[in-house]
Amino acid sequence: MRPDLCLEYAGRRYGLRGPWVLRGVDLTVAPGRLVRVEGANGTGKSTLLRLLSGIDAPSEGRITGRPRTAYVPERFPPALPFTAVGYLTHLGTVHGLSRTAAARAAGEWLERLGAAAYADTPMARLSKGGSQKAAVAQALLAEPELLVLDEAWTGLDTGARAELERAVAERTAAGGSVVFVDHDPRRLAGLPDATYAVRDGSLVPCDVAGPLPSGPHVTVEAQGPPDGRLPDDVRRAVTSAEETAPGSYRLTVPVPRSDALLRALLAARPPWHVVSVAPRADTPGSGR
Ligand SMILES: Nc1ncnc2c1ncn2[C@@H]1O[C@H](COP(=O)(O)OP(=O)(O)OP(=O)(O)O)[C@@H](O)[C@H]1O
Repeated sequence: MRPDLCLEYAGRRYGLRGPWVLRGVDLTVAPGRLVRVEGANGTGKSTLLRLLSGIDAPSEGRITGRPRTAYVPERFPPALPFTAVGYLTHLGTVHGLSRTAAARAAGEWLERLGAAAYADTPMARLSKGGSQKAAVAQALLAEPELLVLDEAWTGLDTGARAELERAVAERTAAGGSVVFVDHDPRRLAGLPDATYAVRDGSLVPCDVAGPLPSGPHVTVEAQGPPDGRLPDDVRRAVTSAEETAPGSYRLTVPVPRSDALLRALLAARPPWHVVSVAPRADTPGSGR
């Protein structure tokens, strides 16, 4: 079976001394999963999708389990020296289809997206919407194991938007994974298996099921690298995190989550040192 695609402590900055756009991002995308990524403008959503799609590499951390991937970028280069069908056929062969199969798939996707009429139009002369349909078709025609969509619905007409939603459902039903960013919060509403927000360089889950457990808590003192950020899965598990010195944190976690927290600290790259674990002062029976 195809392995999960995993980002492990992935970080990206542009230029050797540029600010970190993303840092310490841990993310697993399993086959068949639909994942939504949200975030304000400029927070790093496209940066994350470029890492997921494999067209960019992390500045630190690593990515494992690369599936056969197709990507609809936020900005599609329109001035390509092909007709729409010629371009798609060429891309299909790049994705491993025979020329005949690629031409057939190109025609089918142009038809489905309502673009058959401009199959023979040079790419450079396509309208913005027509160009976006070509961008979507190139990603769908070889039935990728991972489909990465960066604002792919933008510029499409109503029919093509619905067709892309259907295509997403078809991919996940066939065991493919889909990761998408879209500015419309209603896009595929209720369908994603997971939703994350990019915030302050981290990836934060938006759909943690239910409130944090109440009841007894423990306090964990942990020490990471001096410029270390708390790993995302640690941030996810805790009720509060207080930085007491550079790289030193006092973490409060409900008892049922404490094992997961300790595992996450020890599995972090580089690993964090667990200095102490104690019942929280106000936890009954703590004697403090
Ligand atoms: N190739 C690049 N070179 C330098 N800086 C870049 C590059 N690509 C992105 N950035 C910077 O990284 C930050 C995140 O950009 P990114 O496009 O990933 O954000 P985004 O959340 O997708 O934004 P938007 O919602 O506006 O599309 C921005 O500050 C941007 O200027």
